[in-house]
Order: sequence, then C-alpha cells, then structure tokens
Amino acid sequence: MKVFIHRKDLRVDDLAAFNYLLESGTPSLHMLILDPSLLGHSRHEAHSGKQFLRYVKRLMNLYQQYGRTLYVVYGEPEVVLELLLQNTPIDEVVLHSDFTPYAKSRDGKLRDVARELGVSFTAFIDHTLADLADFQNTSGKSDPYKVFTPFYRKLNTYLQTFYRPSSPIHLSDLSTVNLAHWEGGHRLLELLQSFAPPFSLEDSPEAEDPAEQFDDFLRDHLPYYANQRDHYAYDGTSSLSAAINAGAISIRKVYEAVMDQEHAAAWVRQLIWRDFYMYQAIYDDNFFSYEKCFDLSALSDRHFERWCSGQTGVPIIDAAMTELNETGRMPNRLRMITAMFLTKNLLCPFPLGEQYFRDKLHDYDNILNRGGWLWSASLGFDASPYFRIMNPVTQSATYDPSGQYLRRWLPQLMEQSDKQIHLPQTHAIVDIKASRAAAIEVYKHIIRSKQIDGPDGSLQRNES
Ligand SMILES: Cc1cc2nc3c(=O)[nH]c(=O)nc-3n(C[C@H](O)[C@H](O)[C@H](O)COP(=O)(O)OP(=O)(O)OC[C@H]3O[C@@H](n4cnc5c(N)ncnc54)[C@H](O)[C@@H]3O)c2cc1C
Repeated sequence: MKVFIHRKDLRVDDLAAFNYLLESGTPSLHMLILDPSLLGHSRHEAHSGKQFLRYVKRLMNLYQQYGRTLYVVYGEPEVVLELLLQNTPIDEVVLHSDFTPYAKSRDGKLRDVARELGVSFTAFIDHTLADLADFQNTSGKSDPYKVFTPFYRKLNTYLQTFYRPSSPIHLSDLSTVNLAHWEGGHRLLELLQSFAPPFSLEDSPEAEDPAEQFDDFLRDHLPYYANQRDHYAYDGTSSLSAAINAGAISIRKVYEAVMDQEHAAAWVRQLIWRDFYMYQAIYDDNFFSYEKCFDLSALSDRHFERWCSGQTGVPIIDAAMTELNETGRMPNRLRMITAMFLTKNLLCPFPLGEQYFRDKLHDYDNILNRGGWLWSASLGFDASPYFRIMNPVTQSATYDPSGQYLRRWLPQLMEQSDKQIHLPQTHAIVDIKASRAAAIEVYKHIIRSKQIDGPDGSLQRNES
C-alpha cells in the first residue's frame, strides 16, 4: 500500500502523483494533513486560510462523490506520518513538493521519517506550468534567467516544443484504500481521531467550482483582458489565483484552454509571470533573503499603521486597503501601487508590507507575494527601477477615471467630482512629490549597499 498526501493540489484530476500511483498498480491511502504551521495561530480565520479550507471542503465532497475516502487530519506532518507508517504496511510515501524554505524543511523531515522506517519517498513537482528544471537544462544558459522578458520569450518557445500536456488520469481510475474495510483499519482510524482539526470543516462553505469560474472568464472577459485587466473598477480578470494556488484547478488545463488563441497572449503572459517567480524561488539563492542583502536602516515603520488601516489620506491607497481588509481581495495594479507607496513614499521596509499581505490576501502565496513585493520595492532580480515610482494620483485618474472604485470603497467621497476625487486629502500623511524625491535619494543608497551570497556562502559586495 502507498500513501498519497494532498497539499496545494486540491483536485482529483491531472496530478503527477496520480499517474505514478496508477502505474504502480498498488492501492493508495489518500490523506490531507492540515498543517498547524500554516493554519494555526488563527490563520484558518484569515482570508487565505478560509479560502484554503473552502477548497478542502470541495475536495472532500469530490472524494465522496466518486465513492472514495479522503482522510483529513490536523497535526505536525512528520508526527502524523510517523504514526501512520508505524501502524500500516505502507511501503511508499507519494506527494507533490514545493520550493519555499518551510516546504523544503517540512519535506526533509518527512523524508527522514520515511527513511528511518524503511519506507520509500517519492516527490513530484506539479504546480508549475512548465517543467522548470527541464526548461533550465534545455535553455542552453549556464546562468539562470534574472529578467522577465527574455525568460518569457524563451519559455513561450519551450512550451511550443516541449509542453507536457495534462493527464487524463482521474481519482476514479485509482484503487484507493478505505480503512473501514481494511484489516487493522479501525485501530488506525481511532489513532487518527486524535488529529481532528481544532475547527469545524463542516462550517466551512464549499468553494465554487473553479472550472465554472474559468468558463465564465473565457466567455465574458478573456477577449478584452489585455485592455481591461488594469481597469480595476471592473472585474475583468479571472479571479482564479486562489484556486490556482490551492491547486483546485490545474495550471496545465487553464493553459491548454487558451494556448491556441491569439487574443489570450496577455493572459498567458501572466501565467508565465507566475512560473517566473517560481523559477526565481528555485534558482536565485537570495530570493527568500533579499532583505538581508541591503542596508535598510534608513527605512522605518512610522506610517505603517496608517497604511494598513487605509488612513493615509491618499484615496486610491485608502480604497485599496479598505477592500483588502474587508474582503482579502485587491486587483494586481492596486497591489503594485500600494506596495510602491508603502516602500517608497512612506519609506517603510518591504517585509512589513509583505507580512501584512500574507495576513490579509485571500490568494496569499509565499512565492508570488514575495516576488510582487521585491518587484515593487526595487529590491530583487528584475525589480522595477528604483527611480520609477508610480504616482498614485495619476494611476487613479488613468485606470479609474470616473472614480467608481473610490466611491465603492470610500463612500464618504461620493459627492466629490470625478477630477477632485483622486487628489490627496488635506490630512494626507505625505506630500506625493516631496516623498517621491526623498525616496529616490534613499533608494539610491540602499541599492548601492547590496551584498549577495557568494559561492562559498559568504556575503559579497555586488559589483553589477
Ligand atoms: C505586491 C504584490 C503581491 C502579490 N501577492 C500575490 C499573492 O500572494 N498570491 C497571488 O496569487 N498573486 C499575488 N500577486 C500577483 C497578482 O496580483 C495576482 O496573482 C492577481 O491579482 C490575481 O488576480 P487574477 O486571478 O484575477 O489574475 P489574472 O489577471 O486573471 O491572471 C491569471 C493568473 O496569472 C497569475 N498572475 C497574474 N498576475 C501575476 C503576477 N503579477 N505575478 C505572478 N502571477 C500572476 C495568477 O496565478 C493569476 O490567477 C501579487 C502582486 C503584487 C504586486
């Protein structure tokens, strides 16, 4: 018997591990371990925790619909696995791995548990569009890509030649284990009861079907996506990020639905941004530690609270932060504008904003969030140049000319004229022009202070 552990792959089709399990011809026990490191400390009540649990609920229902059993437990993954391996004749652990420092350390512990008990351990990468290791090998480049545009061109070409299509294998093709019908299963079921989640999954509403959501997007919005995506008062984007991050919809399937459509190029480009950040997480040694490469001592948290609570006096910032706080949502352009405003105009260290988005975003993803913050703060690979700072007033007037979005989230501005509504209010905490000039000076010095990881692990001055 094998055990398959679900994590950010909350669906029942097109999973690398399912192909492997089918080929093995061996029955598998399917499990989902809700991890206290990711859902503890009330994180299950944060927007992203709630959203994840809605996809968990959907997965449980899908298993039920196909007459299969999914064991959902809550506990330290290595503790749960050890108990399981000690009490069942499991000969192999099968799962999909991830590239974050936490995921690597967690999987290292699981691998150790399996090794100590003489059980095989097999991990697949499943959540990227392209096989990024194969892409890197076939790219002919000795150094990894650091800049998005050449990466995008090369990956697009790679996908045309080497694309590995989605798999038709479905949960219903597999032979899965129901412990209630398995000798000795009752004892294990009793043991697993001690890992019941401290919150009720019954109360969690099931997430809507992402495939239906995607169909609506393809029909109503994709043809206009390139022109509409930044006009954030309209819902012109797919809103699929949370489903993609939880693996509730396959990244390959969404790509295949649009790959031959010329007018889908702008949307596919965004999917490739996602792969670009995943690629950086794998190949850039500093990806998770850029803040240590720079001297950020000139920055402070002076205005942080006002930014968090949407009380800066700059309407577009306050409206976007209000939407985030109330719903966990914020369109991409507003994420860039609010992140730049915090890091540049308010001179606040980017990790504070990154952490706040972690706590609030419904689609929070460690790698994509970090990538977005590094880009906005001009402090990573292929970051926005430090002197190009988005002007929140101009951005607001360009992408929401009638102020519709501002009136939705800041009803106190309802009566303002379409022109007036974008302007900073009298109590604004910074002057846009003066704070921009100050930021350019401060960031010039920060960028110069950069030190990177040397080949021997020591910090070295960056001469580039
Ligand atoms: C500061 C900052 C923080 C961010 N944090 C996150 C995060 O925690 N989780 C997250 O999923 N995205 C994050 N993003 C990226 C982006 O804002 C969201 O993916 C996007 O808003 C999701 O909306 P959508 O699903 O309608 O996307 P669409 O516009 O329909 O795009 C389709 C898919 O492409 C991917 N995508 C789109 N834009 C980007 C991008 N800029 N970078 C990487 N992938 C992209 C997403 O998977 C998205 O679902 C962040 C961006 C910034 C600037």
